[in-house]
Amino acid sequence: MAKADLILAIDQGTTSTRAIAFALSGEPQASAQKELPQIYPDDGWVEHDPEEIWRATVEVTKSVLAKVGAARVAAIGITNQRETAVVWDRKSGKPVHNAIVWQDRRGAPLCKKLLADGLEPVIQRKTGLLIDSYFSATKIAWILENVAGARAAAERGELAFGTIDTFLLWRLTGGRVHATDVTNASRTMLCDIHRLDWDDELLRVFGVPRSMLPEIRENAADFGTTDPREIDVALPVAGMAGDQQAAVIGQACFQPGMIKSTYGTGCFALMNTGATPVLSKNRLLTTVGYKLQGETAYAVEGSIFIAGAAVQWLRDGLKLIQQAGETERLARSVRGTGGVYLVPAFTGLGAPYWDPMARGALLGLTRDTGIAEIVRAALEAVCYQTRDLMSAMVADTGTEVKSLRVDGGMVRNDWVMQFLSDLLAVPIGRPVVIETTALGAAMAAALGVGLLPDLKAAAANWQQERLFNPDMPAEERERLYAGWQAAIRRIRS
Ligand SMILES: Nc1ncnc2c1ncn2[C@@H]1O[C@H](COP(=O)(O)OP(=O)(O)O)[C@@H](O)[C@H]1O
Ligand SMILES: O=P(O)(O)OC[C@H](O)CO
Repeated sequence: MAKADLILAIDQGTTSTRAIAFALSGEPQASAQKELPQIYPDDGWVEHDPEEIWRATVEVTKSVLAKVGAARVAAIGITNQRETAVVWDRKSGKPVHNAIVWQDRRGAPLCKKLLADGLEPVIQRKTGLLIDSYFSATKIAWILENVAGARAAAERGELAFGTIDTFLLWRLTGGRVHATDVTNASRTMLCDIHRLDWDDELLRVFGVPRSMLPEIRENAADFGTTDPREIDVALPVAGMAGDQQAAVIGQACFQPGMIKSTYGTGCFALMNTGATPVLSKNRLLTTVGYKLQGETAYAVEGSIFIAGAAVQWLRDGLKLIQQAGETERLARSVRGTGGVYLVPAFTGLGAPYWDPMARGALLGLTRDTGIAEIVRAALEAVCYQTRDLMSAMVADTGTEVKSLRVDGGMVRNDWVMQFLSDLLAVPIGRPVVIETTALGAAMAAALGVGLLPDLKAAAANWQQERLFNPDMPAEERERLYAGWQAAIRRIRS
């Protein structure tokens, strides 16, 4: 029989569902991917069909198992879009409503009320989060209030809640395991991140019965075994983490002060702050980075809603380009934007501004402004926003940023990487594997089944593909950034 030397990671993201089989060295061996349709039922509402997510997960998982041979797979790791909420009937396993996605703003009126009631300090102290409809709690509350019979069924203990990790685990194990991990739990706004347990006061505030909630486990743990009726094979699920925290693991940011920044549709930067949570004074989030082998590491996180999505807008909205990759040549074709700034606040501004009413703007246009300048301004905006986050992180932690490890689809763009390094005045390390989210889930699962002995062994797998070093005079850097700050002031609501 073949040796079980691979780990299969399921990466259920906002726009796609992927499965990737990794060798213990961290090298991807096979993968499969399926796009996920987005459902927009109303202004500011975003949903996913949980059955569609499930079908896609089964399809990509089976496809990768067939490619590598199921006997070679030792364990499964799950990573997922965070905060997105699913509520289902425990008996039938059927969701009572579509999944309400992290981007969905329907919880905003409840958030407004909680803010008016002065609850932000206690919520921030317990959960590390700021009151915003981004997190799961208001989404669960909405389902219980608006789906006929849901509240009563929940009170009778008949309904279960889960973020996508939990929903997939429930289905994969044939309804036997209802569990989540510390990182996903930390994004619900119901979890006390100091005790790593659900908090009764918050459950009362949001009207969520404790019986709905999954058990919280470490990132590398026994999450049960898959039911062969679901994916044709019984395999241990041994790792689980929300996608941004999985990237922290995949980037081996195991030391305090280390930062990873992921550039996909949005951008999420996390700095490891070690065993003690640092409560932000600069409107960053405090979150669980990971809990592995009994050790908890906390992180401060900055979330930018639009990064690669600005490039998609250039392509699909403005039709200035045909492919994302063209932006690199266009940005290089001009010496600068000529004072043009694009602020892509299409759905408001995320960290550190948290201004949901702000909207985007293209500023500083002249007769010389052409497509290249606008494209370059869109790429620069991602870097300026990263600098906003880094400044807030330094102010919160007192830790100087020494370097940044990057991943996500946008980091293929060498021009962006160089500009980022220039603007932050720090080296930017791009790893060989830029699918670090899936890699992190695989590493957690490998630790979970003992194929990797410890974090040191996991960290040894991280390999740098290229280092971008700063190469811009300080005066130019500060002049460009001051222009960005002025642009931000112009668009604040
Ligand atoms: N060469 C490139 N230059 C700039 N942006 C890019 C490039 N390649 C991909 N992107 C952007 O990266 C994003 C895709 O990254 P990915 O990590 O797959 O996103 P997600 O997981 O959020 O769906 C898209 O928004 C795309 O526009
Ligand atoms: O699915 P992604 O990669 O866009 O990530 C979504 C984040 O987890 C939301 O917090």
